[in-house]
Amino acid sequence: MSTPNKLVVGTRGSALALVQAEMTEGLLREAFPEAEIIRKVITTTGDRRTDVSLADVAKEEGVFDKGVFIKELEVALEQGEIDIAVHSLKDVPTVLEDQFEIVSVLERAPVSDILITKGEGGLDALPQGAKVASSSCRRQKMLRHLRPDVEMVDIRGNVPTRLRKLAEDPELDGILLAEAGLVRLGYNATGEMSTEAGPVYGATLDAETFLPAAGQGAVAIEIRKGDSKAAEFAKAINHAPTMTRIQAEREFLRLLDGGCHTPVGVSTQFFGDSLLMEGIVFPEGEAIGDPLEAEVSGPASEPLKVAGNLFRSLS
Ligand SMILES: NCc1[nH]cc(CCC(=O)O)c1CC(=O)O
Repeated sequence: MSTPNKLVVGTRGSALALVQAEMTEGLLREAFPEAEIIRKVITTTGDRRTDVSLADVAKEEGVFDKGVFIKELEVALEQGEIDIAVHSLKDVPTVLEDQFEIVSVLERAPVSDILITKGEGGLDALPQGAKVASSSCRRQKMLRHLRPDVEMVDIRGNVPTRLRKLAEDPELDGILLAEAGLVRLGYNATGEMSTEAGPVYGATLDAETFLPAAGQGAVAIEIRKGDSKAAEFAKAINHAPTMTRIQAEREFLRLLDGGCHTPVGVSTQFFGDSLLMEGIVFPEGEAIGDPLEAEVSGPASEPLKVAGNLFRSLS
C-alpha cells in the first residue's frame, strides 16, 4: 500500500494516454508540491488487440462494451497497485462497478470530430460516393446521416498509422478522428498534417451538426470508492464546467443504454446559467434508418435533469 504522501497514477501506454497522464501528473504536482507522484503504465486488452474491430475484441475477450481500454486499469486499482486511473472518458462505460468511481475530470479539449481528407475543403469537398474509414459506429452512422452517398469502412491502428493509411490507399477518400486526440498529440488537426506517404488535411465537423460521443475530449480520473486520499488528490484538479457537461452527456447515454447498444451522439454548451443539449440516437444494425433527435435547455446546476429531459424529448 502507498504511504500517505505518495500517489501512483495508472495509465495506458499509448501516446495519447501518456500525454493525458502527464497533464494529470502536472496538475497534481502543482496542487501538491510535497507529494510523490509516480506513474505506472499498464497495457490493456484494447492495446494488445489491434488485429480486429473493437467490438470483436470486446466479444472475444468477454469484456463488456468499451471496457477494452479500462479493465486492466481497474484490476490494478482494485489490487492497490495504482491509486488513480487516468482514462479518456469516452472509453469509460457509463455505469461503473460498485467499487470504483469517477471523481474528477480535466479541462476538456475540443469536442468535435475531424474529417481528414487528401485534399482541402472538408465535408463539402468530399466526392459523391466517397469511401471514408472509421471504426466508430456513431461516426459511421452520423456521416451517412449527413451524406447517404458515402461508403463507410472499418479502420484500426494508432493515429500516425491511420493518417498514413489514408495517404497511401488510393481507394480511400477520408478518415474520421476525434479532434481532441489529434490536438493532444500535437497535430495541426484543422489543417495540413504530413505523413510518410504525403500530406492530408483536417477539417472540423461542427459539434452541433456532427454530434460527438458522450465525454469526447474529456480526461477522467477513477479511484477506488471510499479512498479518501486519492479523492482528495483527484478533486483538487477537477474542472467544474467540464464535470457539469460530462455528467449531462453520460446521463443521457446511460438512460439510453438499458441493455442494447445503439450509436449515440450528444453535444452540450453553456449559455449563461443554462445548459443547451442536443442528442441523436441511431437505430441498431446496418440500415441508416431514421434517427431520433432532440434539443433541450435547462439549468446548468442540474445536468442530470437536463439529460433526463433530453431523453424524454427524443422523437
Ligand atoms: N476510442 C479511442 C479513443 N478514445 C479517446 C480518443 C480521442 C480523445 C477523446 O475523444 O477524448 C480516441 C481516438 C478517437 O476517437 O479518435
